[in-house]
Amino acid sequence: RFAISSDGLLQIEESVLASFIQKASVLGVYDVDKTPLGRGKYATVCRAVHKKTGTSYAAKFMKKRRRNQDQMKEIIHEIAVLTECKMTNKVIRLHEVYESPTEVVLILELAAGGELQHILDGEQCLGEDEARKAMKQILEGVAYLHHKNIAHLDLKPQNLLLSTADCCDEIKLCDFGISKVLEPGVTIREILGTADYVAPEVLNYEPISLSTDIWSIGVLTYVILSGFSPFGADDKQQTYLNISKCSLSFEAEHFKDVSSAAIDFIKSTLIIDPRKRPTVYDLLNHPWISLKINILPSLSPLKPSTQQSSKSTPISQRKSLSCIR
Ligand SMILES: Cc1cnc(Nc2ccc(CC#N)cc2)nc1Nc1cc(C2CC2)[nH]n1
Repeated sequence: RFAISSDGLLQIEESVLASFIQKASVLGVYDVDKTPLGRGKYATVCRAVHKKTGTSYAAKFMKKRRRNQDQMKEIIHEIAVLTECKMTNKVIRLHEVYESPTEVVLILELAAGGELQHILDGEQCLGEDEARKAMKQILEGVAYLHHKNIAHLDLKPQNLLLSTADCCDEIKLCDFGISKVLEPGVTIREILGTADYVAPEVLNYEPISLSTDIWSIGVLTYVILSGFSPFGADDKQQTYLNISKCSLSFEAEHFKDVSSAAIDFIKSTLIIDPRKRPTVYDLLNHPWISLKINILPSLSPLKPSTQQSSKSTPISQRKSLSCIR
């Protein structure tokens, strides 16, 4: 549907783009909160209430020019990626687009629960059941992107939003500001992403791929299960060194309640050679994620002869022992 530029950005024809953009001014249609919800690198996000319907959204204000450079290509790319992802509920939905002389405003679905990072602040981590439930949804969202050859390239707890505070029942991906469409045969190398989550190939300025997201998924899983960052250090240079050496350890005190299946899941993704990492589909089939727990086979008195096939209780329906350990 959209053309792809040589640097992996989706392009929308001017006339088609014009059909996306509302004529009115965003402030005429929405009441926008003064205090922002958060700031991306080059955007400010505020809660915005539609005046007529009272429905709440998140308004993302994006400068058309940053450091005296035109950003319309990047903004159009983000609109196009969000449009490509409108059929999945694992990605924050784009509702409308407004334009002023200096800004483009994306009216996005509001995830009232805020960032997953918020739960992790103060060294909290998720119990293993909550972590598995969260990771399964994140993998489903990333699988949707990878199926379209879109690499997110900035997967981290700040870009994972919860519909309800302190609850991992509904998690959505957001912020496609540095995502790329990776066409077969087209090589893209760009230094991007957030220090703790960035893959070795990015640091070595080698080609990036969908596997670059798999590395970040491994770091993310380590963080939400332990509350600690696997390669984190006091300064970025040391963090980068830890990443390129893949110096990885699972300290007993941080992982004492974590299953070996979960640790195997993490280890399988944190591999230096991107070609040796599993795909997102492999990860969805990993025993830790697709865990079929055989509750003790219930001996049904009605059928003394045959062992009732113990239906495994879907994770999502099992009461999690504790949302926050
Ligand atoms: C309650 C809330 C609290 N904090 C943030 N922080 C945040 C996270 C990522 C980005 C980076 C981006 N994009 C900007 C702000 N977003 C919230 N809800 C959102 C935020 C959104 C859309 C994604 C903006 N919907 N619901």
